[in-house]
Amino acid sequence: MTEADSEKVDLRSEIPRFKPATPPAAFGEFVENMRRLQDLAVSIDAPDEVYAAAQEKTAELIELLAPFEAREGKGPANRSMQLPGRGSLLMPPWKVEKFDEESVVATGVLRRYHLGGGGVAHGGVLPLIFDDNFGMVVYAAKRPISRTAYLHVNYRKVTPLNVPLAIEGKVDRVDGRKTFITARLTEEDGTLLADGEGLMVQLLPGQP
Ligand SMILES: CCCCCCCCCCCCCCCC(=O)SCCNC(=O)CCNC(=O)[C@H](O)C(C)(C)COP(=O)(O)OP(=O)(O)OC[C@H]1O[C@@H](n2cnc3c(N)ncnc32)[C@H](O)[C@@H]1OP(=O)(O)O
Repeated sequence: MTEADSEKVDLRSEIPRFKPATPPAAFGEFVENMRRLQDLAVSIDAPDEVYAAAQEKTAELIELLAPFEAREGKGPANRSMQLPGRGSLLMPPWKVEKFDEESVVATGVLRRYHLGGGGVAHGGVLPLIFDDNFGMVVYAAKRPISRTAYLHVNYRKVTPLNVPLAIEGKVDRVDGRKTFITARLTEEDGTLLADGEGLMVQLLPGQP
């Protein structure tokens, strides 16, 4: 493998080596534009010539960006703690409001991209939010690097789009390598939408 190759995509986990990034100035707005594009891609009803024009522009964008594809942990996406969703398009654009040993709180809205059906959030988006919170709780509580062994979500009410939401997660108990975490997803007025419990298991040396 050449030195250039080592900068390319590498699917090995970066969790044990998580290093926050300071993103280039234009990165945050670029990510927000990409989020807007995601919202539009799942919601527009346009004539064929509009899709054809959009296809040409997206092909240009791909040509611009593809030469800079880098391995995990190198680019600013997913590591920019100051940006919504850490600058990762996979994550809903939520901001971390509290990150300490007591709990981790993140707030934000779900948007059109996260629609399931009937005007409310897709149920699959919620475990993503809980899992990410659990991962941060493990870090914030200074527990060893761990992976999710199980994750249980109770859907108490449908989760609305474009409404301020908050998730708060905390360590419930510790048993050797096991960290049990609980979290609650609420609306601004405290209305409970979902609660969850997860088991994070400390990785042993050599475990990916
Ligand atoms: C400034 C800094 C900011 C930092 C800011 C950080 C930001 C960064 C945020 C990142 C946020 C993303 C966080 C995502 C975290 C994932 O989502 S990780 C991806 C999803 N998870 C996976 O892929 C895990 C796949 N599974 C595995 O790798 C392995 O099964 C595990 C979980 C490591 C456990 O395997 P193992 O080491 O062989 O464990 P094993 O010896 O079988 O079990 C250990 C104990 O756990 C129990 N256990 C294991 N699995 C289970 C289960 N499913 N149910 C019940 N008990 C279980 C066992 O019974 C055993 O209990 P004891 O006998 O000790 O009492």
